[in-house]
Amino acid sequence: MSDVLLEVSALRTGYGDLTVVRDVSLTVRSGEITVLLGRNGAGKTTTLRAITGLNRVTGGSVSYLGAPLADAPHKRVARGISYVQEGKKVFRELTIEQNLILGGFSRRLGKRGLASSVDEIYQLFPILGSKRALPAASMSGGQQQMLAIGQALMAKPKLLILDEPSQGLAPVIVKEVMERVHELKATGIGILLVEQAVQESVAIADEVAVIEMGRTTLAGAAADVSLEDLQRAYFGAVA
Ligand SMILES: Nc1ncnc2c1ncn2[C@@H]1O[C@H](COP(=O)(O)OP(=O)(O)OP(=O)(O)O)[C@@H](O)[C@H]1O
Repeated sequence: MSDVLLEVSALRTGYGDLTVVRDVSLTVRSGEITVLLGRNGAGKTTTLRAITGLNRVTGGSVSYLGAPLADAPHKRVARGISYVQEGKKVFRELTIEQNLILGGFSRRLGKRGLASSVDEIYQLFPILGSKRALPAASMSGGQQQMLAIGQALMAKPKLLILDEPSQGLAPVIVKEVMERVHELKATGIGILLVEQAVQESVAIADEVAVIEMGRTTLAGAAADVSLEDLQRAYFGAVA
């Protein structure tokens, strides 16, 4: 089994005095995808915000590479945690290539290093290479989502966190985005994917976690999770 990158255990977090996540546990391993599912308002984004340091952990633990995470958010990026937030917008007036270069900013690369990193992204997402000189606004929603992911990959993450990359996309495009995310496994990074597209995301997952009202109601290997298990975790007991 691959190395554990991220271990969230009995996490408690929220906004100020308001606790919205009470008991969430999940694991992400290198070269694997963990999908975090749950209904609207279940606490998925809040969980991601605690992992990335945007919300305070008030109970439980978040460990990365075997040690508790305590760095400021920007230092977590430097340590290999990249986060593509929900509804993440790219810089629409800038070209695709300019958007990618901005994503590499935290690595302080020289011109050559930047160029070779950008080329790596073009190999992963050829559509971005073929449109490199065009403004990001000229691309479709699915392509802009791939650009947002490409931008995050420019920071050379070990752990890539994606919050609902399929949001607002047509079903056929959702499938394509999921295929591209699946292909990223081959690079060896671990991916934590929050999704509403249950079937499409579970199809590419190694691990699945479901949260309901701030608590994990199901966690385990995707291969062992049935549709009935998912329904039970989402909605309580099924008839
Ligand atoms: N800034 C905030 N201040 C106070 N409460 C918040 C804030 N952001 C979210 N919440 C509340 O926290 C709870 C969990 O929200 P969260 O965004 O984590 O859910 P989610 O599972 O990601 O849902 P969605 O799929 O709709 O994005 C909700 O009840 C929400 O209203």
